[in-house]
Amino acid sequence: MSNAVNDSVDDSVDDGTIDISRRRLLGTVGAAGATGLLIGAAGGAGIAAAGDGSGTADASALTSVGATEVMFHGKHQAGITTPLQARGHLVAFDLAPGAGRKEAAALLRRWSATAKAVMAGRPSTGDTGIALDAGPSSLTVTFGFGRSFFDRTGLTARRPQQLDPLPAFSSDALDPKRSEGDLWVQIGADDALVAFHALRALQKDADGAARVRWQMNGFNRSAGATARPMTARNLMGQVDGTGNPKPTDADFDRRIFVPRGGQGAAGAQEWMAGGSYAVVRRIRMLLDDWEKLSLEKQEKVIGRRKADGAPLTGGSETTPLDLDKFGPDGKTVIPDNAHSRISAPEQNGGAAMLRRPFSFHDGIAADGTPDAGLLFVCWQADPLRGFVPVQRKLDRGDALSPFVRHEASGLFAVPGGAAEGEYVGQRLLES
Ligand SMILES: C=CC1=C(C)c2cc3[nH]c(cc4nc(cc5[nH]c(cc1n2)c(C)c5CCC(=O)O)C(CCC(=O)O)=C4C)c(C)c3C=C
Ligand SMILES: [Fe+2]
Repeated sequence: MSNAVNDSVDDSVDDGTIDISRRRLLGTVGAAGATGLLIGAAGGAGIAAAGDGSGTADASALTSVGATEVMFHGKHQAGITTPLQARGHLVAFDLAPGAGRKEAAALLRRWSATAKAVMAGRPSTGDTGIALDAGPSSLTVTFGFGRSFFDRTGLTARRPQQLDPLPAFSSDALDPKRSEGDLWVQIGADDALVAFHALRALQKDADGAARVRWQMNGFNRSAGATARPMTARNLMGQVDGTGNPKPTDADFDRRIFVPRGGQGAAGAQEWMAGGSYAVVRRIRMLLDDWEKLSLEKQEKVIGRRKADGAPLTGGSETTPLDLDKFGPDGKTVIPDNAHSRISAPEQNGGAAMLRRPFSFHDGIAADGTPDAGLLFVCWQADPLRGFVPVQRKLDRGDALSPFVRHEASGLFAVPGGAAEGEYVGQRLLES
């Protein structure tokens, strides 16, 4: 059994598969719920078992997790609007000394062939056998170019202005060795062995052409862990992803993907049409401090209830925030420095981004506290109209700031999806 999911919703016909992919988009539906919906629409019987709250997973539900396949080819690369997966690897590579445009093109060609094979559940060249027995498991592989790539390959003139360095923020504590990089690969899958298998295959492909600069490993909730589809939770216990732009929003594409032709923004490049910009931040959570706060104070930091993500001004998770509501104490119910208020698009001239993070936990740090937090990945057509204005504002007075630390950062140009017979980045590297 194979459930095909195509990320290129724009070009698609209105068949069941595409309808599923639209409803399965991240943000309101985490990995667990996503699978239930997919089975429900495509396979029928599985949904009852996955969603009856009994906690008993039947064989069809388990099989469907492995069987879900995300298409490699499409208008956009996979892994941007794909529902959150349970396991993720973020890896940056630097080109090897002496490697230039020719070697980079050959590498992207190899990487694309490997990504296409493993995303379909097929073996890669020189396969290691790690993913034997497993299906595609919603595996996605997404490739991006960092600012330094363009100088290394003689392509400086083709570098989009959107890759200009992010401004420094006062709360940054960035480690340059774990930041940026010539190339970036995001791997996500609902099975840890499938994700690791893809990682090994891509690392082997890179041999001689590029070296790993940094690697970060993350996770989200596993498919089937919750009784019904739910927005993800982060390691602070908050429902995280509610305010994400929805693909059904009229301006979703304009906000998230670079348009074809007449791109408006200065310095934009045609080879980026259908692409997006990824801002990656390793954000450590100061969990010992956070967990000392009362529930009431934690909720005021975000402006939403912890249990269900509903705004403090009432309603359910999807009820809009009432930013003008005052309490009996004469103060706004959603505090002026609440994270949800400060990051809301209406407070930032409409600036919006699609947040698609993984949690991380790398053990206990030297100071004895958990080295855990959020591998924050957000997607936008232009970082200057997404991440930058919002982070500027958060940097000036977010109630969450005392409980988080930005430790690494990367900005990557992620080109559009490859057409059949093409490799990712070909329009940059061969024209
Ligand atoms: C610059 C962008 C953002 C960073 C960095 C960031 C870090 C961060 N956020 C949470 C937890 C939550 N964020 C929530 C909402 C939210 N956050 C951002 C942006 C950044 N967050 C935006 C644009 C929004 C949506 C605002 C809106 O449209 O209303 C929420 C509330 C639920 C939700 O909407 O997702 C939580 C919870 C953490 C823990 C964190 C760093 C570790
Ligand atoms: Fe946030």
